[in-house]
Amino acid sequence: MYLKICGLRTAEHIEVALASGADAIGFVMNRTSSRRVDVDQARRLVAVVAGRADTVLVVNDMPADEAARIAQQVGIDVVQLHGPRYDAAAFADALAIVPRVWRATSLADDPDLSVGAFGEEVLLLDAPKPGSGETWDLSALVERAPAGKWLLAGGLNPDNVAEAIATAKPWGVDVSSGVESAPGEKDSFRIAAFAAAARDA
Ligand SMILES: O=C(O)c1ccccc1N[C@@H]1O[C@H](COP(=O)(O)O)[C@@H](O)[C@H]1O
Repeated sequence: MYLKICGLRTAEHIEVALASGADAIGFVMNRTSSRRVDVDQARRLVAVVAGRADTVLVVNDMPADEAARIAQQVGIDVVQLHGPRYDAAAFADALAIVPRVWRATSLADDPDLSVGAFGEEVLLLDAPKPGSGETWDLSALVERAPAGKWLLAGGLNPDNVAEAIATAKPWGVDVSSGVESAPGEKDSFRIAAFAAAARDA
């Protein structure tokens, strides 16, 4: 089970996530997010990860080529383009600059669940409100889960991740709100508990 912990803003929490077995560390640059980091913070945090996991730049409100250029400058491995504003042309723009782009969408926004439809390496299925911690109905995935590399996200937490994995059978999981004590405040114990629950599922 591939594990992404998203919205990290401190070296301490990155170390906890890595020690817990995280495969990817996400940095959010969405302007309105409580987890937002700027370019300089992202550069410092990427240095903390130091190649021990994939680093992912999450954006939903900046042009795809701008996000890709930032990722390139900062040394982030993956650009996660989040939401319906990013069409096939936007993915092509990003892929012209960086080799690894992930497509994050929701069932409400985008019924195309084929991984790679826009050239993405990984498809991420999220709740309609990204980063909100709100759960969504996974039962639709029982019949039509994507094949291949896809991540389940949206409202996951240490208490529900095992059941979510059993229902949706994703390639990996992604969490942000569910490992926080308050919006934007990561919690080391919840990170470790989430990782253990996902691993044991
Ligand atoms: O975390 C955010 O603030 C955010 C903002 C804009 C787009 C995506 C965002 N986060 C993504 O949301 C899911 C996690 O959601 P949850 O908080 O666990 O319910 C994950 O894909 C993040 O990359």
